[in-house]
Amino acid sequence: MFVDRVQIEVQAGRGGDGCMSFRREKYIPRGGPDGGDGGNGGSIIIRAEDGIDSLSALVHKKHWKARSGVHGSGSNRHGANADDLEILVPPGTVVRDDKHDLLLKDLAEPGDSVVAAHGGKGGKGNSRFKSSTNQAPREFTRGEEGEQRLLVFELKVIADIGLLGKPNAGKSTLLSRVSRARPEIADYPFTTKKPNLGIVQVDMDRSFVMADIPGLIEGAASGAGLGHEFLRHVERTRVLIHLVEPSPMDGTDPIENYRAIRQEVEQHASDLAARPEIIAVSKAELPDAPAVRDLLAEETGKEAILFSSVTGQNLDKLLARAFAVLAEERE
Ligand SMILES: Nc1nc2c(ncn2[C@@H]2O[C@H](COP(=O)(O)OP(=O)(O)OP(=O)(O)O)[C@@H](O)[C@H]2O)c(=O)[nH]1
Ligand SMILES: [Mg+2]
Repeated sequence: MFVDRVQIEVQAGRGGDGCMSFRREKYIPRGGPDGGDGGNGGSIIIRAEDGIDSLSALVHKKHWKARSGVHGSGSNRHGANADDLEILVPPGTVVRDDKHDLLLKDLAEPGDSVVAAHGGKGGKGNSRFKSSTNQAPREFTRGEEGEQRLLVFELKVIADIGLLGKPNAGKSTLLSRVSRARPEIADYPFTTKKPNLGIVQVDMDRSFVMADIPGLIEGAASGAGLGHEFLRHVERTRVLIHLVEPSPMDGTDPIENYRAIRQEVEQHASDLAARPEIIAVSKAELPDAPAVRDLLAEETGKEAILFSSVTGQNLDKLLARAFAVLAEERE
């Protein structure tokens, strides 16, 4: 199961209480104050670690609680601080506070971490309240509560090549044709709801990871059709292949469709629009396909590659181009 969004509740540890105590010494009738401070509660830390590749381990544990600090005690003994609790996630995980819709951190690289909930501070023992006017304070403070948060982890797919396009453009079919991935394929829109990854072997020593991403529609950048969710996967790809279907079943114009998707990409995130894009017209054996290719080339000033996942036409060319652009990007 590919899990890319998980919600959990975290509770940092409470601080230990300060202690109220007096030293029992014969020659000081009431003794001196000697209550120690409490230890700090453990914090909750989220850390990205290499080798962890999905959030599925978190699906079964929804509540995480760090330990409390130890209470202070007599003879000025400081209570021990509790250990922090670490939750490990894959690199590429975005951590948000769900209640306040707040971005805590984008843990893009292995080793990146964030304190998601701070442990409570330990309380003060009564020895801290001693003053010139009060030599035997009975005052002390309790440990603070640890922070509590509702977190959402979202994993962005990391792939070399991302397939971009309207629903039904033929993205999943392409991925299944050039890799061993077996995404669902059907002649209706929004067949793909989760990204699928496949390894494409161009030849003996050239390969890359391709991501089939759910289809985008107009308004995606403002959330339509789960647009935010889908666009966030595209963000983590280095090169885009923009698939344009030559004769959409819904009667829409292919060039308009191309423009609409570009517009969504541009509205979503500034650097996404600057990502290299290979323009490809799918379903090459359909009668309108060559004309659509020419119109797209005219529209964009770039070559549009006409290919078919059914007949295999120009698949080699598309993959070779993808690899070449990728190699340039990697430099
Ligand atoms: N004639 C022809 N049909 C194709 C080709 N590639 C895909 N199709 C058909 O187009 C339809 C949609 O294909 P998918 O691969 O599911 O399209 P998608 O872009 O993944 O669609 P969503 O997941 O809904 O976004 C299916 O009926 C495919 O069989 C092609 O090269 N030629
Ligand atoms: Mg699909």
